[in-house]
Amino acid sequence: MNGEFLFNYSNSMNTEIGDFGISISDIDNELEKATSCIQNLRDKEENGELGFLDVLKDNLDNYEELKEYSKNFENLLIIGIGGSNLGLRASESAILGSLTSRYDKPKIHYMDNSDPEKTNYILKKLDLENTLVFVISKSGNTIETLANFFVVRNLMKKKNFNWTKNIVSITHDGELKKLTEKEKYIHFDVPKNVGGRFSVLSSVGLAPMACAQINIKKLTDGAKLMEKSCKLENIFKNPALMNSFIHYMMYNRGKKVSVMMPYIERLRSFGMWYGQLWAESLGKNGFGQTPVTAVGATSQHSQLQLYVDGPKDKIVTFLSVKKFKCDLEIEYEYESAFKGYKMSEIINSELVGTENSLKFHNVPTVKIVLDELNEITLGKLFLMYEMQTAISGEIYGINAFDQPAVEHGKKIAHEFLTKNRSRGMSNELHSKNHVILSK
Ligand SMILES: O=P(O)(O)OC[C@H]1O[C@](O)(CO)[C@@H](O)[C@@H]1O
Repeated sequence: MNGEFLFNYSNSMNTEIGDFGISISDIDNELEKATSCIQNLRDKEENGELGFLDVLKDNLDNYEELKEYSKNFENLLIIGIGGSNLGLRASESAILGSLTSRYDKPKIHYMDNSDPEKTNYILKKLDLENTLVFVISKSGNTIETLANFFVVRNLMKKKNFNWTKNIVSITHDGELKKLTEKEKYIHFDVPKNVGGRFSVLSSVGLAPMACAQINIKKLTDGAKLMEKSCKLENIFKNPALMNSFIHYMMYNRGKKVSVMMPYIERLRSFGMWYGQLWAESLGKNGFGQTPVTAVGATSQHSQLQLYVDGPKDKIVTFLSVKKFKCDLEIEYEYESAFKGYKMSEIINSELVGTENSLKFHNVPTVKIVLDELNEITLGKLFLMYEMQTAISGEIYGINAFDQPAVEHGKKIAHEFLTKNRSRGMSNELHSKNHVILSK
């Protein structure tokens, strides 16, 4: 079913990159710890703490009616931020961001940021009567999401149509849950034990994906196949376990930055999803590996100099495919070094070049090669990284499922907003500690 998935970690081993690489005996020394991580996660799953695995048992028929209903609309508008946005976005660009014209309808628009210009720009393009609005927030209280939604809701209310029928609310709690019940929107719950960044395979991702014509059955089938491998105690057979230990051992060797560098444009947004997962789950108690997103070959022409010859603080992950959905041959009437090659050969050779150059400069890399990028392999990728993150939480002894430090800034912003309402926000923003350079 074109779902082959190869994980290659040889360029993180000392046989390839010299002394600071990982040796087989380094891995052997971690075997006991690896086994206990898997056992701890098994206990957590039994205690209902791993909601991102529980959702794989959900009945996908729940989304059929909505999928049919959505065919009445030209547009999907997705209002949500962080985990309530990034997984869907990664899926849309991975599956639909293809070069085919298979999916002309519906058009998908995203409102995540609370930037008035961006919201206004999207609103100008949309006929709201012809738009199915997804408002997605697990907490139901996220300020950016509510702000965007209230603007949209108000505009809909002013038009003379049955506007509440255009709203799908995906939430568990808070203001949004109350409003959902009051105004009787179509509603899907977000299970309490599924955090935003782990929610792509729950209603948060699957409901809008089904409407966007993404094959959610294949996506979850891919995830289920990967789940089996990622529960194995044998580190050499479990890619999530191996990758989490490689990143842990490299962190202890000073690799404080994890670069995600797909060599396929359709996975560019996947890097953003991974960025939230890795940063928000593991950035705690002074620990944390900073995720950086790049894309090959484009970033070779902006970032690669630093990766190769800058501080030796990075581990790079490559994602690539054996088969692109289409290919183009380079025809040229004059002599040229790359005449007659296909574009896929060029991008894949560039990957070989980057990989080997990094190896030569003792920069560790790992590589995941997909047979092709489709729903099955995407589902595998999502699940592997979710498991890798959960395992890493076990390795470091931290809770990978909360984000207390993010809440702190939200509280200050809320206080600032309410305190300054009467005084005029812009005066406060431009006062005391700001220097006006020119007028
Ligand atoms: O789905 P919600 O509750 O609106 O949260 C959105 C995002 O905000 C955070 O809570 C904090 O940034 C993320 O963990 C989450 O994905």
